[in-house]
Amino acid sequence: MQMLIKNIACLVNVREENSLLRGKDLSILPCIKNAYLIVEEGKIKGYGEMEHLLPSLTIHNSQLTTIDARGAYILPCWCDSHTHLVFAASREEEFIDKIKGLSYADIAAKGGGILNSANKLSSMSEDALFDAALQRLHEVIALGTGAIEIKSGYGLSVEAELKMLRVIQRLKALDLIPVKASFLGAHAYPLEYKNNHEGYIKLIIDEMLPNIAKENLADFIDVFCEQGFFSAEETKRICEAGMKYGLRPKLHVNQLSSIGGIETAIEVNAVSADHLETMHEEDITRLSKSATIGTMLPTAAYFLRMPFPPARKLIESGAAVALASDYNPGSSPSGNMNMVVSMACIQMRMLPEETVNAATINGAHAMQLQHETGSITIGKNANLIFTKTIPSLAYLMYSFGNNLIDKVMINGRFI
Ligand SMILES: N=CN[C@@H](CCC(=O)O)C(=O)O
Ligand SMILES: [Zn+2]
Repeated sequence: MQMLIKNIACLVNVREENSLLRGKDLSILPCIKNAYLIVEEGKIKGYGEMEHLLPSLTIHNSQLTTIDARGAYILPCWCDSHTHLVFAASREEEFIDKIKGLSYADIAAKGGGILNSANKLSSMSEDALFDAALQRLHEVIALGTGAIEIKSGYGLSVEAELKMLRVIQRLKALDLIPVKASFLGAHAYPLEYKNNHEGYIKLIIDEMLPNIAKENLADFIDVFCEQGFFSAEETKRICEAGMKYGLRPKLHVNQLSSIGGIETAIEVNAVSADHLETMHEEDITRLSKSATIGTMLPTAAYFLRMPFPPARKLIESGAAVALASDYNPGSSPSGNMNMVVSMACIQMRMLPEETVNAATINGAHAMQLQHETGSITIGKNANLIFTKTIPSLAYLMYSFGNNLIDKVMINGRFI
């Protein structure tokens, strides 16, 4: 079955190849104005300018469904490469604590934060977790997310980490959108290992990882490399153990402090180094010269009232950057990528074109999904955002918080 989508005001991010974008290239967003798009079996089959649409395609073709986009912009769906979508409960009590002046580190020190989420998750059944996560997944798809990475890390025991990863595997198996799983056992030290860090690292390496590998539950390994959490050396050891099972690192670094996370990410050839709120000049230079993608999470910086990542400096030094939501109950209780791109323009001075590239093709790279999704490219999945009538691409980011999505198409079908 073929579908012709005609009268597209602007077809955004049309590419013949899938290169990772860095530096100046991030501002180049190839678009076709007044375009058509052909979708077949859920995949992009062709595109072009309306004036070049061959009449032979439409005449006497009973297999063809025609959709009039009526002047909508069409973008590839957002590729959200950093989320903690599986969690047991919200944490608005900590939100109030933060309003009253406690910091993220203060809350963690008094047993809140990640340990609070782990506590809530331990008593929740796999089915209940799955149902809650599936609802969130449907919600973010309706907001235009067409591929997603999801982390474990609120388990912090063999049993609970496996439970989280099995939930992610079940979400993946539904085939709604591409899903990648990251094992984040090293998210925090559980209370019983407070004075025995070595014991917890051993548990990760000797028990969690072999079980995860046996059931093929993860694609990436993640570590929260941060003061009071995992040191750069510990991060390296855990990554190397994961790499033995074929898991490539994707790391939390430089959120609250700069303790060697960037060097470690580069050393272990991490797909991405994520957060980057606290970056020294040498961190920026190192990351920019490396193959590791710098993934920035503006809604987390906003929610925690932290400095935003130095997007301009990174881009101007030639870095490959991505944008993601960090959807989680503690630092970004929103998976709305439309808000992420707006905030990146408003607070991080990224150009609208740069934010689209960072949140689509580069986000796909940050999940190693660049051959499947992230641009309007023949053979990629037809996961598409149809906008309401907008005067320009920049209007999407400018008109922050307003819902400018008319429809979302996943694998060639409107949801
Ligand atoms: N910073 C570490 N992990 C999450 C937050 C986890 C939480 O607070 O529950 C993040 O990416 O922001
Ligand atoms: Zn995170």
